[in-house]
Amino acid sequence: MRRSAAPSQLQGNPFKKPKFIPPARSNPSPNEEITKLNPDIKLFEVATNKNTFLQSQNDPGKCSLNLLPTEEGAREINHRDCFEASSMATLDPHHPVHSAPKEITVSKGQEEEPASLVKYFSVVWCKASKKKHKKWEGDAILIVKGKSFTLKNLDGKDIGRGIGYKFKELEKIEEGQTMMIGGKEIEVMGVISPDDFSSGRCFQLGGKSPAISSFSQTIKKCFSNPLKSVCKPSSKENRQNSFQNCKPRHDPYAPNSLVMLRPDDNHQWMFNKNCFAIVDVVIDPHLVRHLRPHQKEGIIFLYECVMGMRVNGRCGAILADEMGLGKTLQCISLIWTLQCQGPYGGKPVIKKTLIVTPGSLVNNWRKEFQKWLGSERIKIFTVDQDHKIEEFTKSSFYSVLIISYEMLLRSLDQIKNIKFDLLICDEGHRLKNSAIKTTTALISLSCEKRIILTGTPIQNDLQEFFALIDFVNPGILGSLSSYRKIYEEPIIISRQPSASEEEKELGERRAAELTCLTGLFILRRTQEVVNKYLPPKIENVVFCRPGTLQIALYRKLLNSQAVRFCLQGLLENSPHLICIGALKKLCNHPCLLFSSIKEKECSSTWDKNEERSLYEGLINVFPADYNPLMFTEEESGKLQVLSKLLSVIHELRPTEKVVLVSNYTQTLNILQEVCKRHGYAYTRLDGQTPISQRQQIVDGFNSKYSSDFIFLLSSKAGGVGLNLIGGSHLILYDIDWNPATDIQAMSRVWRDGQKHPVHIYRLLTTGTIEEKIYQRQISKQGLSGAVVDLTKTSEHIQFSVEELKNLFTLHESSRCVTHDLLDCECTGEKDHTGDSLEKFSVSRNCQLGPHQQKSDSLKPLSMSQLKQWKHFSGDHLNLTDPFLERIRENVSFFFQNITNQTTAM
Ligand SMILES: Nc1ncnc2c1ncn2[C@@H]1O[C@H](COP(=O)(O)OP(=O)(O)OP(=O)(O)O)[C@@H](O)[C@H]1O
Ligand SMILES: [Mg+2]
Repeated sequence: MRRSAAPSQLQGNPFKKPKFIPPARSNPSPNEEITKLNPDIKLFEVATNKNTFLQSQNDPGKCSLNLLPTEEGAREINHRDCFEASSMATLDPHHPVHSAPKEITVSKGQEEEPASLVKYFSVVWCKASKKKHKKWEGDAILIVKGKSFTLKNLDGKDIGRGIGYKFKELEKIEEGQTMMIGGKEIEVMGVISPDDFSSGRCFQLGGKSPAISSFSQTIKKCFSNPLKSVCKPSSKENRQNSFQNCKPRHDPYAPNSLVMLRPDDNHQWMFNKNCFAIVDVVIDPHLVRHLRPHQKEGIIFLYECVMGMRVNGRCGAILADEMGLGKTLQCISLIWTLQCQGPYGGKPVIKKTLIVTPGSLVNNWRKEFQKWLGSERIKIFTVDQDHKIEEFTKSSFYSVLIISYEMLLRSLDQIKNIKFDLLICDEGHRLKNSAIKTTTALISLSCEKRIILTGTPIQNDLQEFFALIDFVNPGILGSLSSYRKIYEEPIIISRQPSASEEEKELGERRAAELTCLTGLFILRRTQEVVNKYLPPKIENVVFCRPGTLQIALYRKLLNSQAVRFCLQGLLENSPHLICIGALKKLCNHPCLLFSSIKEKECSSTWDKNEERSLYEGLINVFPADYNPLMFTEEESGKLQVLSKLLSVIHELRPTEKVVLVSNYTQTLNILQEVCKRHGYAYTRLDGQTPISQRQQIVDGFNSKYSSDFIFLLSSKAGGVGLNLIGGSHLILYDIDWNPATDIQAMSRVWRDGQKHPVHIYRLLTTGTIEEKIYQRQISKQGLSGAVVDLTKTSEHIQFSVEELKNLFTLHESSRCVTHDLLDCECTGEKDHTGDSLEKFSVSRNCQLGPHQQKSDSLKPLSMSQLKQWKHFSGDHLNLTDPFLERIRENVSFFFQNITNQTTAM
């Protein structure tokens, strides 16, 4: 029988051989190695490994698949392999004797079945036939449980099942045996440990996953070529020789120098065919002196990823640090290093880099390059209306091209003709959908060193997770269909309440394995790493009393036919969204509602429109001579609070500035009008602001010479990635269903470079839909699923009639419905902080499970956390905060939390 057809037969089935778990990185870190040479020198501060991925890579038991064996490791395997293989052949009395296949007979039920015994085998299979020369059709996993068996292919799909087999025969299955089972002929290649099955590793080792296949190839290479061609420059003697030949660009022995890991023997074997001397790659000290410890760690990580030192033959990375941690600086340091240096003979690793970023950040990237490297060291080309890509193509002067995603699509053909060695996708979360044009365009670029930068957690949705992983390291998780079978399905099943213990265990193991596999090239640090460099942050949730006109209109809206029909489930076409929209407008200001009604009345579809049943009679609630242009602050509770807040900030902190955020252009118009009325200088950035002007507006505001007091920002239009550190007060005027939008906006000011304590005010109208949206943000319902995602809007939210009833209720007598829901015993008369957190379970928003749980400041606040905040009613007598003191008259309740508290406020 020919056996060469099955993939495992082509590469050697690891399960047939004694299993080898390659030692994880045994390569000494340059730190260790160089410190050994001179123990007095502390070269760089590698941060203590707080990251699970860093821990896992040091623990071969945790993740054993991804790294190349070192020379010693390889030798050890070779030796052990030969020894064990030969001992098996000669000494093992159970060593299989090949015999003709026999069909296992179906039992008649007379044998006892021990239910708990499950065995796993790696097998090759083919359809049953009488032909002499058979060809194995594929690898498979045979799972035998009592009298039944399942045969799964390496994509995790069931390809055979049987029940009622003679237990004794199934029990006797052993390596080398061939047999007929469920109409298929199989040969048992080896036994799989339950651990390898539950982790999913056996599917990869079968030979399908490219990551692993290249791994096994490497092992084979190591066996057949015991590193003959590898130069040995990492020995002390050789290193000294190589230094004579080729010196590192910066002194690796200088104090505080940041030195990259030297390539190990396998890396050299693969990438240093010419046997160049090994040269230390040292980060430019000019940059190092600015770097925070987490940034140094990040640069080491990025370097190792793109050099293919972490995962064999894979050069992708995802840097998912929370917002504001300086992902830009880490990338700039990497580009500058790779462009000037390399470990082999000092030869630069890259020539050209492509940075793709949202349009509003193109100039920010240019500025950051200039800020950290000046304008002489590196030549940057940014594509815009005046600077066409042809200029970059024609000139060899520039090494970095910065382009927006939109422009990339337009100039894809030209870009494809340029050889880029490094691709960086900023705010790369948008590539989570592999079907969209941007993703397919970027995938089509041949560059294999790919980095995704994102501030958003990426494990919330397992399919999106796959898309991002597959973009940076194509094929590493196999095909989408096998990924689904092996990881996604078991993980999702295990999270369902009905999951059996077995399913739960399997799901957890698969999740752990997936984390381990991908954790080698994903790095995420939370805001906490920079908190200590930042000034205090005082966050306030302010519940504003609605104005009289607002209450009257709110009641009328809730009594409208449209709302009643919604609650009876009688209307089609999601009219609840129109009702919600009207209530939200009313909360911002009644004049917005007035304008909407007038506009709709004039439209030709008014008669057929559902809005008619919502707005009917509403206009009569407004004063007869109501003019929306002459709106007053008293008509809106929030606007009154805002106006007082601006005035007290202006008075008490005349040199500080305010970022004022709304999600609606019309609301921004009102806020702009308020600025004008009070004579506050302002600047504005919304969806209509041309991309070319955005950075200029941001720079103007951040400049200490600017006279602007207020930055009006539409968070959805331009919030992502902006640095607005010129402002130290941020007011969120309205609330979005998606907590991510609000969190994004809030992160604009409390970030590196901020000099003043930061005050954040979230304004909510008491008892209204705004409180309900807030509650949804912080409740389990809001937290579950992938909420921290800017693409999720209210249209994606499904409401039950019960939920709609709750949404469409006005709580007129409560000072704070949210506080009522917290089950807190205080009456709001005094400062109060709630019970300990343990009483409440904090929701998980990561599909990969609890081992992924880290404190994540991007996670929306939970109810239990909110209860921990200081809270008090507006009537509370001794308010120590002078800003809150000024607005208390219009406020029914406050929640306040201070991070990094010092004495100064
Ligand atoms: N080591 C540092 N020292 C001082 N300022 C720094 C340092 N690192 C970064 N910054 C500044 O911090 C700000 C935030 O950095 P950056 O824009 O790179 O954050 P980010 O991680 O990309 O965040 P986002 O996810 O919001 O885009 C920038 O103004 C940057 O210049
Ligand atoms: Mg950024």
